[in-house]
Amino acid sequence: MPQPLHHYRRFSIAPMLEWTDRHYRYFARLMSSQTLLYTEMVTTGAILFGKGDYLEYNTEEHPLALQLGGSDPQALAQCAKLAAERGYDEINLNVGCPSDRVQNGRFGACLMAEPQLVADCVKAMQDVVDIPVTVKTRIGIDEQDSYPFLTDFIDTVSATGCNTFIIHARKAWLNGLSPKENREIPPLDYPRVYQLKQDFPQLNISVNGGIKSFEEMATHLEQLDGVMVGREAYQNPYLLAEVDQRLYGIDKPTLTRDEVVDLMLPYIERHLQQGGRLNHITRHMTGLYQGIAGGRRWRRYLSENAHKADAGIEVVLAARDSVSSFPPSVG
Ligand SMILES: Cc1cc2nc3c(=O)[nH]c(=O)nc-3n(C[C@H](O)[C@H](O)[C@H](O)COP(=O)(O)O)c2cc1C
Repeated sequence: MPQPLHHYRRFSIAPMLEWTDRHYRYFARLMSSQTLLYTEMVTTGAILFGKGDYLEYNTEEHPLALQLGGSDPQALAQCAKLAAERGYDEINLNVGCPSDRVQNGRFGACLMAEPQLVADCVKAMQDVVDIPVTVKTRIGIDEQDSYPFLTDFIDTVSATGCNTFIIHARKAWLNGLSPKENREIPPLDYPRVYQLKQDFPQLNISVNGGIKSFEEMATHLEQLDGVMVGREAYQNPYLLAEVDQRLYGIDKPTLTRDEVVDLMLPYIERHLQQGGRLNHITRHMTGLYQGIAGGRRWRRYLSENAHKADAGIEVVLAARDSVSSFPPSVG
């Protein structure tokens, strides 16, 4: 990682459960060397008491942040220490996820109502690691959606020395909306995030929520330090092939979609040799040809064939061939 971590915050990919696993992150990293990647949220319970290795990643993924879910300062500190020892570049605390499961465990967005507890959690982690501890949050929860509510939260948490916040620019309704609805229904309020940066100019602030195009990113970056993109980076991953050039000013050729597939093949082969299933990886690649003629054939071929027990890289190559096969499909 030749630059300080803040350099890479200009563009980050949001933590997304089931989506931003290590296979997706490897795939994303092939297209962009600069993007800051986030893991899926991992709970302290999973790390401390779970059976698998929840901190596993590929070394190619750096710079890489681990997102933790939890609200017990000691458990979070223990996990942060383990993660730092494993080489993660940042620990991020989830104060934005509204799911019921998460509320019962008292973490995620409901913690916005307890800024001192969040500060205690951040402090406990900072005390045991040298890497940055950051917070991803919303602009409010339920009826607590005033600007002073948000600034009180930021004031209290930043008093620990935490200087990096990622703000999903909509509030969360903790009851009544599903997590999916909570990513769509509460309106986006970007000016509120801009205001926050003006009032806390010393903090590094990234905005998240609903960002799709480079034009939108450029507008946000006029006011803020970074943009975090979630669904668009997953559903239309080829956008990542231009991030280094357009957002970091790096002069390099843009990979073609076919080249991205080529670069994935050795990784896929390794995974298969280790007994892994093809679709564990290809499920993250189905959006690669989105928006071009034949893109649907790629998606369909993979979803019909990659789950089969003996599916190998020939499936990926055939799916790629189908993109350019004739007669041209409508898309
Ligand atoms: C499938 C999925 C899983 C998500 N999981 C997490 C998570 O683990 N932690 C988190 O902080 N946010 C999670 N989110 C929310 C995203 O990080 C992001 O805040 C949200 O999708 C808004 O950004 P976008 O409009 O660019 O997608 C998830 C979103 C999706 C679509």
